[in-house]
Amino acid sequence: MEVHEANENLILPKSIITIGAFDGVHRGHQKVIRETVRESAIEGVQSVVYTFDPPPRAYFQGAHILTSVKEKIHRFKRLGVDYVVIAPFDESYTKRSPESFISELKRLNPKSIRVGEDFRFGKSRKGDVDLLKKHFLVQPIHTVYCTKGTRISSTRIRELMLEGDIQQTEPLLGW
Ligand SMILES: Cc1cc2nc3c(=O)[nH]c(=O)nc-3n(C[C@H](O)[C@H](O)[C@H](O)COP(=O)(O)O)c2cc1C
Ligand SMILES: Nc1ncnc2c1ncn2[C@@H]1O[C@H](COP(=O)(O)OP(=O)(O)OP(=O)(O)O)[C@@H](O)[C@H]1O
Repeated sequence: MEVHEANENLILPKSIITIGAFDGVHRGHQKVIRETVRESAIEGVQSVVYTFDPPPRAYFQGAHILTSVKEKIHRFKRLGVDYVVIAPFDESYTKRSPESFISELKRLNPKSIRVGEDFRFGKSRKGDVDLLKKHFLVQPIHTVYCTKGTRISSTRIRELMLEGDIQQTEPLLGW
């Protein structure tokens, strides 16, 4: 697996990409990444995880970070990912428009992009799956819920940790 910083401007001839903070690499994330890796194997192209450091919620809301970049990279590798692109999430990065981000993705020549149905990107979260679909083939991944019926999310896991309910976080994290 290769790890690149976003500002290295990696170019790939073809790829399948997934995008997100992936803090915790929980069961929802694992499904998104496994689907990306599975599809890339079928298509015979490289799989790419495009991620952010720090996670946007840590940057904007001071959220507690569940997994370090090093740990995330380790988990991506175990899931069989070919390339990881890490964008340093700082003030200038957050000001980039959705269109600027889309131009960057075009360098990776995605055959398809796999994200959750609610994925947002770009300044003030203006970009969504419908905008991505105007430029790429996007195949949204259905939401993964826990047995209690709530959507598995890094936010939910952080809340459970704050409540001291470590036992309940385990089935959501899946590791
Ligand atoms: C270029 C770019 C700019 C962004 N700017 C903002 C922003 O201004 N405000 C915000 O809350 N999130 C911003 N984000 C973060 C997204 O809302 C979102 O958290 C990110 O794309 C990761 O997706 P995920 O939260 O589903 O993992 C930006 C993301 C990108 C790629
Ligand atoms: N439960 C889930 N089911 C399916 N896809 C998911 C799930 N959780 C996250 N994803 C997708 O995984 C990618 C990374 O998501 P992200 O890092 O925002 O996770 P999150 O758990 O929603 O985080 P947070 O709670 O901090 O917003 C995005 O494409 C998102 O749509």
